[in-house]
Amino acid sequence: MMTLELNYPALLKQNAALLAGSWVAADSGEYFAVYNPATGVMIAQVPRMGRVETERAIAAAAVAQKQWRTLTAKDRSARLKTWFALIMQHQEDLARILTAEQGKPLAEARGEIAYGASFIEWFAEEAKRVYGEVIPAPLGDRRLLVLKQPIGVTAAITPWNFPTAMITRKAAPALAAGCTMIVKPAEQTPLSALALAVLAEEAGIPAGVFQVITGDAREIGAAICASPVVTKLSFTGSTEVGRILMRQSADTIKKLSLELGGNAPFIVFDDADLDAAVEGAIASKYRNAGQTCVCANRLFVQDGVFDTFAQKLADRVAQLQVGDGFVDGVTQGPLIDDAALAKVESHVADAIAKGARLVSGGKRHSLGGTFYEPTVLADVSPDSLVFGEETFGPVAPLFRFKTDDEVIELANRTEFGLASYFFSRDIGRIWRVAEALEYGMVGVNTGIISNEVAPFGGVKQSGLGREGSHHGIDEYLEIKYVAMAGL
Ligand SMILES: NC(=O)C1=CN([C@@H]2O[C@H](COP(=O)(O)OP(=O)(O)OC[C@H]3O[C@@H](n4cnc5c(N)ncnc54)[C@H](OP(=O)(O)O)[C@@H]3O)[C@@H](O)[C@H]2O)C=CC1
Ligand SMILES: O=C(O)CCCC(=O)O
Repeated sequence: MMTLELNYPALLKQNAALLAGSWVAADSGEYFAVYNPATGVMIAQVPRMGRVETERAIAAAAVAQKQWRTLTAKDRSARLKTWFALIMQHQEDLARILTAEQGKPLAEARGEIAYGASFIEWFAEEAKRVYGEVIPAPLGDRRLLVLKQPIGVTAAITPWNFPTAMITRKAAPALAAGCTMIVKPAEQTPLSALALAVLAEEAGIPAGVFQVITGDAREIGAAICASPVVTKLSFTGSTEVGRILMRQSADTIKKLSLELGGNAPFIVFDDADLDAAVEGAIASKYRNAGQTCVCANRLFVQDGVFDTFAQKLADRVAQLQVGDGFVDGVTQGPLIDDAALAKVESHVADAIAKGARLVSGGKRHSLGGTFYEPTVLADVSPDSLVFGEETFGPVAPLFRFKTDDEVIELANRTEFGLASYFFSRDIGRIWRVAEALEYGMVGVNTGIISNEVAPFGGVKQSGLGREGSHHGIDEYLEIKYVAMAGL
């Protein structure tokens, strides 16, 4: 069992989840263990809950929402601001919990806590700006109004790659709008979610407004989807599970936000600043060991600069430090589990079998476990698995291209449409390419695009809806049109 040194040990919740304002075990008394992916050592146990507990949480959320929605926006905003302040006060402990269960380097974990908290601060401010409309009426005795009201009881199902930020990005707009939310975190990373719940309680967020349920994903997901009381579900994770949840939500016509897989193109044109492009590629590709849905998945490099870029990238990749995220100087942690490792290995083997050249890495790291060497592959064929599927690992496959039209066609040749990136210094090309890419987000001369003030989301089969920005709160609001006559 791992001993996690914390300044505030109460943040590490063991054996209990937060339902209806009480920290409780599963009805069955069953638990499951959470492990440190860097060492395989157990950190804690959490309850294995299922359908019955989910139904209880939904009932509590419905009761709580009746009160929560009647608070003034200013009051909800104040409590969210307190939650934000508590998260930042405990940033170091929260980062340590995050690194322990997820594996990312501690510096990245600290960054995720600040990033996650920023959504709470932002939506605390937006809570006060949910404006309606008065529409000029077509008849003189009419007054036409638009009200925006909270959608009601909402739920979130979240992944392991951002155990904190993917929760706050959903819960903050929900609570700001006057909704309640039940969160089901990934089984690998429930401890960060439970720590957020501890601080939500301390911030004065009432019982039933923010609940965290741990346990059986299928049972909990099915109970959420089947419930007519839950009017909105927000999910971040694989496209495959997104499809299941969308199907299961059909019977109750639930409003959905889906943030699913990506297959990000990262294009380096021959007029690019190559050093900036290399730094962008490092940030986008190797962040979180390549385990983000916005990671560059396919790097397209123009013929004239291909070999120089490949060499510069390999030199920079050689500086990455692989290891336990708690060790100073480490920049790449382990992959989340054996299945993730197997996927990375299969993508690399397939690319090489189809003619790719190994520039660096290409195998498991000597540290063992699920550590994998940061890898660069050159002259990868578009027939390779890496072209069609996200690798979710530290592998940069470089594809050679000649013309703008060719690379735009290659970049758009996927059912996904989340993030995309390109590097160029030609203003005409920048506009043309930014407009031609079929993606929800485009980074121009940068590998990092995420922040709380911008709308994050995808087109095509990468999902539905937007998170963050002033658009993010609309996902949790219903529009009500009021027509007044006889005035
Ligand atoms: N868009 C993104 O940010 C992410 C994309 N992915 C992609 O998905 C691949 C697989 O990762 P994986 O962790 O399996 O992602 P999943 O989509 O399986 O997991 C995401 C969340 O969905 C839950 N879940 C899984 N199955 C169901 C279900 N039938 N009903 C309701 N909830 C469910 C999981 O719970 P539990 O953990 O308890 O099973 C978890 O909370 C990755 O390799 C990557 O390509 C993964 C994570 C994030
Ligand atoms: O991988 C994801 O699910 C997206 C989170 C990363 C980000 O917000 O940049």
